[in-house]
Amino acid sequence: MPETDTALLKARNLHTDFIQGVNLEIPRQYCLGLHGDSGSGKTLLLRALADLDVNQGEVLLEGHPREDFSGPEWRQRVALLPAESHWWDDNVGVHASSWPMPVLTALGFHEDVLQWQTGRLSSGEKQRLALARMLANRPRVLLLDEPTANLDSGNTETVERIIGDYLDEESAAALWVSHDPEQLRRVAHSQALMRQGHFSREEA
Ligand SMILES: Nc1ncnc2c1ncn2[C@@H]1O[C@H](COP(=O)(O)OP(=O)(O)OP(=O)(O)O)[C@@H](O)[C@H]1O
Repeated sequence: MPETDTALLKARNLHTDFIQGVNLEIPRQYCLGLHGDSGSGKTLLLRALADLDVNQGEVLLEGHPREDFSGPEWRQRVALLPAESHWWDDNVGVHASSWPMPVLTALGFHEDVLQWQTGRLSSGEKQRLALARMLANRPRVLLLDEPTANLDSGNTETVERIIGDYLDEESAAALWVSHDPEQLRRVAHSQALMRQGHFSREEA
């Protein structure tokens, strides 16, 4: 993809102990798929972009360097959906100040889910609720680490649709990690590969 100033997210020579000099850009309304063997560094790349691990290099959001943002501000805009979501309170509802009810409904929940105890959540319920919680913050960039790994095919289809609609409606961007080539063909505009910490774009 040609370099443009319209990229929503841009990284230059992003590196960590494991990740090797990653250059990438993702435009608005665009999903970049990311695949690669287990242990190749996909999660570590997402964590570096979210500034959750020690890393070096330049990362810009809509032309603004991440140093212009506090850590929480950056992660609200460049949001990571981890493979295993973290729930720090017994009550589901307290994990967001304003849950997007249409998203919860589309994901198959009724309003009473906000009164549920987190201890009762199945892995698939956690994964869907973590998506709703992330979208509640209206992020500009979604860093998605196997967002449907725990879901049946019906819920997988729903999640793919919700994320696609979100990218279109909010002019947002996504980096979507998946081990399922069929899924990446469905959701991603183009793909990239991680191999032993090295990132490379593939032809669209
Ligand atoms: N906190 C850590 N400390 C040391 N090594 C780590 C840490 N986190 C990850 N690693 C190692 O870095 C490498 C890349 O891990 P990463 O989780 O990014 O892989 P991945 O591509 O996401 O794999 P998978 O597809 O299995 O989720 C692995 O060898 C892993 O063991």
